[in-house]
Amino acid sequence: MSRLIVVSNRVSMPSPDGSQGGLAVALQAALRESGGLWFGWSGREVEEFNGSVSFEESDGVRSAVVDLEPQDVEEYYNGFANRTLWPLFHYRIDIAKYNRSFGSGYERVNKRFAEPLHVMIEPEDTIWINDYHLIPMASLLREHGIKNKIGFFLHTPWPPTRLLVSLPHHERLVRSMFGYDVVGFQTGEWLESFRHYCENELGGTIDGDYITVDGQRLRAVVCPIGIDFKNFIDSSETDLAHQLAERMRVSLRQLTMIVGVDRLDYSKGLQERLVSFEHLLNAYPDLHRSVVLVQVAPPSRGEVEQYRHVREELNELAGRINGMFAEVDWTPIRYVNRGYRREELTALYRAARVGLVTPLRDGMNLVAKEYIAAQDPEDPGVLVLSRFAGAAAQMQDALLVNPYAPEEVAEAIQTALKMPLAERKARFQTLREGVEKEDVHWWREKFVNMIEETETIR
Ligand SMILES: O=P(O)(O)OC[C@H]1O[C@H](O[C@H]2O[C@H](CO)[C@@H](O)[C@H](O)[C@H]2O)[C@H](O)[C@@H](O)[C@@H]1O
Ligand SMILES: O=c1ccn([C@@H]2O[C@H](COP(=O)(O)OP(=O)(O)O)[C@@H](O)[C@H]2O)c(=O)[nH]1
Repeated sequence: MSRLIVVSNRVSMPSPDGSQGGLAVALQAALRESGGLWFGWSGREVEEFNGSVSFEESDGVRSAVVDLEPQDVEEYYNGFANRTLWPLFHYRIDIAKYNRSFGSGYERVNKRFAEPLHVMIEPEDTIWINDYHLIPMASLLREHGIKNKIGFFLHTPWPPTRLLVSLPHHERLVRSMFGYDVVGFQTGEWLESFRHYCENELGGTIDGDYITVDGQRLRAVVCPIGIDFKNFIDSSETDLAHQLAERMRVSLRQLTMIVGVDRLDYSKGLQERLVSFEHLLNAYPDLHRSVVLVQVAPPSRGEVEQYRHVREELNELAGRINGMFAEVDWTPIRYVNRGYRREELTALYRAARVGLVTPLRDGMNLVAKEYIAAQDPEDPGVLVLSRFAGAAAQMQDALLVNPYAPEEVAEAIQTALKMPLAERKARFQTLREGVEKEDVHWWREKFVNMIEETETIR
């Protein structure tokens, strides 16, 4: 087996509160198993970039990281990645911002990564680039003479062509992807959009998995990410998990819990979710003093204004709904603005009769899979899942909802709350089999095999 070099913007450094994004959790698990090297940003800012690479080893994973300057972080991460591409890739062209400095910062940082990276690559290495922060990486490595197989996996959705064309220089960005041998997407829907763009905007031709544009060919595939199922189950057996389970048991008493766990991001549909819960309380007064929504929402990307707005709106909304329905001995929404460790999340998920996962658009959504993995097989909860999450393609036995329709979501929650044990078990069984089988190791093996077996024409 050749050495694997994984590249992503963020190299997993657990945050002080112990929480981590889904991508970091998944790649860490993949690398722990295969050895190899993880390359990316250290997460640190330095006044002047001196080109040095720091090597670290943590939890069985070797990493090589570089620092960035404040201007890099502003233009590349907060700018082009999270003000331009993230909203666009989540179909939100209404809030996508572009200015030239973002584009040039994005190119500069990609070059900064490519410089030390190309020197580390040995002829037999397989290279795996991740996500929208690093789209041009393969073409930059090719400019340095790298001939190795290179795969790219996009963790977010790929937008429909009619939205993507609103991005200045969209052609240049997508053409740069033809430096890859394999490009992977979470679902068939995103893959279809990519193929459509290549055919219609770049004059590409399609032959099976292969897309050719101006003599350059790549293989475009679907390969949905999973969770580290076994490790997740093990986390539920730790002291931390047992302690929180006990705290929840005491604090819930007779209350039935509904849980949401999301980075505080407008794509997660948090405002719509709280409004749906408000509809539920209006429609079913008998639920007053008997249900509680626990919404965990650790702040994310706080330098970007849309993220600050969504935080303000949620504070306001949670306060208004609680103010309207609360009683001296009952608060309907427990809105928590901090992150929890995975061990603790297992306890929260298991304590909840309903897992509420209602993003407006999401590449995958690993929380949906974690919720299922954490359930008690003898008395499982019910997953209410947005049809617009990538996870919906694999999790058809969840109660699928349109997150923009609060009445529909409220009805689905009510159905979940009332669902007989036999139906809960039947749905859970199928969902759990899928989550266990198509886990993060399955995902890594499948994607790396595809990179390695794909015939290159370089
Ligand atoms: O690194 P951040 O800016 O703090 O953001 C965290 C990650 O968010 C996004 O996650 C995506 O990947 C998940 C795993 O494939 C997927 O389940 C989810 O639907 C996506 O939104 C982002 O794409 C990552 O690059 C970030 O690290
Ligand atoms: O307080 C928190 C909230 C979230 N997460 C983890 O963050 C990941 C979120 O991944 P997902 O794919 O759902 O969405 P993303 O944040 O990557 O868009 C999941 O593994 C969660 O367990 C966490 O560790 N602590």
